Amino acid sequence: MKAGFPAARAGQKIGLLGGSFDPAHDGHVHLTRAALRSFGLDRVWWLVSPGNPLKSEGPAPLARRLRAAREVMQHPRVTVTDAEARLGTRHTAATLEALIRLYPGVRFTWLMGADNLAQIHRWERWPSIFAQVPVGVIARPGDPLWARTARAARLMRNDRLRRAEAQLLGGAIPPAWCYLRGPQVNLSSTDIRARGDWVR
Ligand SMILES: Nc1ncnc2c1ncn2[C@@H]1O[C@H](COP(=O)(O)OP(=O)(O)OP(=O)(O)O)[C@@H](O)[C@H]1O
Ligand SMILES: O=C(O)c1ccc[n+]([C@@H]2O[C@H](COP(=O)([O-])O)[C@@H](O)[C@H]2O)c1
Repeated sequence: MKAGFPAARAGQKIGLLGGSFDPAHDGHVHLTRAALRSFGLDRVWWLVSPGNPLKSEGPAPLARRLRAAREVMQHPRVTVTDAEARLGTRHTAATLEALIRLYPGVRFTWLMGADNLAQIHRWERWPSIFAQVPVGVIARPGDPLWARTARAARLMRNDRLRRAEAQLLGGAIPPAWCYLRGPQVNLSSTDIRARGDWVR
């Protein structure tokens, strides 16, 4: 494996949680634990983003966000990585292409909160994301209709796994996605910054 990239074996099922993590919080931890429990994954990698291409304001320096994320997320099956900065990609479709090339035989699943399902149709080449990997979505406080009204959810409705099939997601052939409701954690980086607990 290239220096600086996490190790993985062919056949492993790895969930990818991309995010600004500006800063990381227990909502991210909650999503990660729920995904490990529910989607048939061996591991989760947190992809700490160099910067969300849709956010106009830049985040805190990457090294600081990585450090804070590693403090918040301590779990033997989770790795926090700056792989996206190393790959030189910012758009998820391109990141997935690069990771799939770099890790032949590894089964990646894209993970996100329900707020991002509602927006993903604005991401660059978003259908390519669903074509490349399964997608696991975890509920988040906010609009309870996110999953039903999201444009991507409507367009991809035939590829949605039912709750009872969630454990199959990590090994599914794309396109396949699954939305899990359940206990939710009402935390966001925006709120933490607004309280002054994290200054960029
Ligand atoms: N409380 C939460 N519950 C479920 N998913 C979450 C939660 N917080 C963040 N996520 C998900 O984690 C991923 C990374 O989120 P991000 O780092 O942008 O955190 P955020 O709290 O949404 O930040 P911001 O408020 O700055 O937009 C996204 O897919 C987001 O939907
Ligand atoms: O590919 C895109 O166009 C795109 C647009 C917006 C967000 N993303 C990715 O979505 C993930 C969540 O972003 P954020 O800022 O909400 O944490 C992160 O990995 C971003 O790179 C990707």
